[in-house]
Amino acid sequence: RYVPERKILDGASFTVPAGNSVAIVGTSGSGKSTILRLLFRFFESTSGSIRIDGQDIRGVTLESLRKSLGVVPQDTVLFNDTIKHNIQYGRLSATDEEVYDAARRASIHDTIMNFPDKYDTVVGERGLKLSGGEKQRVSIARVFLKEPSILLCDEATSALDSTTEASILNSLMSLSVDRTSIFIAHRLTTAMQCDEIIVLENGTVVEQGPHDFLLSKGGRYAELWSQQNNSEASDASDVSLEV
Ligand SMILES: Nc1ncnc2c1ncn2[C@@H]1O[C@H](COP(=O)(O)OP(=O)(O)OP(=O)(O)O)[C@@H](O)[C@H]1O
Repeated sequence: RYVPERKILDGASFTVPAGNSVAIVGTSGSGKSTILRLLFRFFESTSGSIRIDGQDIRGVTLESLRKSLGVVPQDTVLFNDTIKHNIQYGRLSATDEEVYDAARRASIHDTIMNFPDKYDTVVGERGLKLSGGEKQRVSIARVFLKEPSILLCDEATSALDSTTEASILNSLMSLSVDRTSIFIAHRLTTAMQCDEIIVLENGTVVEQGPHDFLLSKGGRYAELWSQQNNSEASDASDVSLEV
């Protein structure tokens, strides 16, 4: 709880096997981001615990905890510096070649090579000169450089065109290979690619399992799935009306 009088997470308990990917889904305010904040120790839990390899995260230094975590946040923080430096921030000791390689793996290298100043392009205040999709790729490239054993991804809610979205999802999935990964998934197309999905409601895990299993169960996840598909279908019909 953030304040004593209001419970946010309530008996939520789950395990992510090493190397697996898990998606946390649920309606707005269900407590998804709170789980990430607790993992990162932005806040200490008031009860219960989080263990990595059996070790309570309160028992390790913040430095060592955060060294093992790589984060792709909803909003990437960029410095008004060159794009090269912004990627290199993932691991300051990285060589130029390593930065280019990370950028390739995040599918942003070719875009950068088309900028007039290439890797020396200054991104502007808060990355103003980059699109939303490009900023997300910068944070993916940073995590490729950092090579953490655990990946945390708070999927951006901002709308991207479907080609960019698919390509970013592709990069994220390659980032999660052989890494314990937790996705806060706003798009169920992301969730469906994970080994397991956790459905959170009012701070409690109400369903857990792989996509096909949860769909066939016909419960809360199946409901969220059909809602999202319906809203996408109606978005598409809106577009065709405008045309
Ligand atoms: N710093 C805070 N102080 C007090 N309450 C907070 C704080 N941060 C979040 N909350 C409350 O905790 C609840 C869960 O928030 P959380 O951000 O974890 O939800 P979420 O599931 O990630 O939602 P969304 O999908 O909208 O991002 C919300 O009702 C929110 O108002």
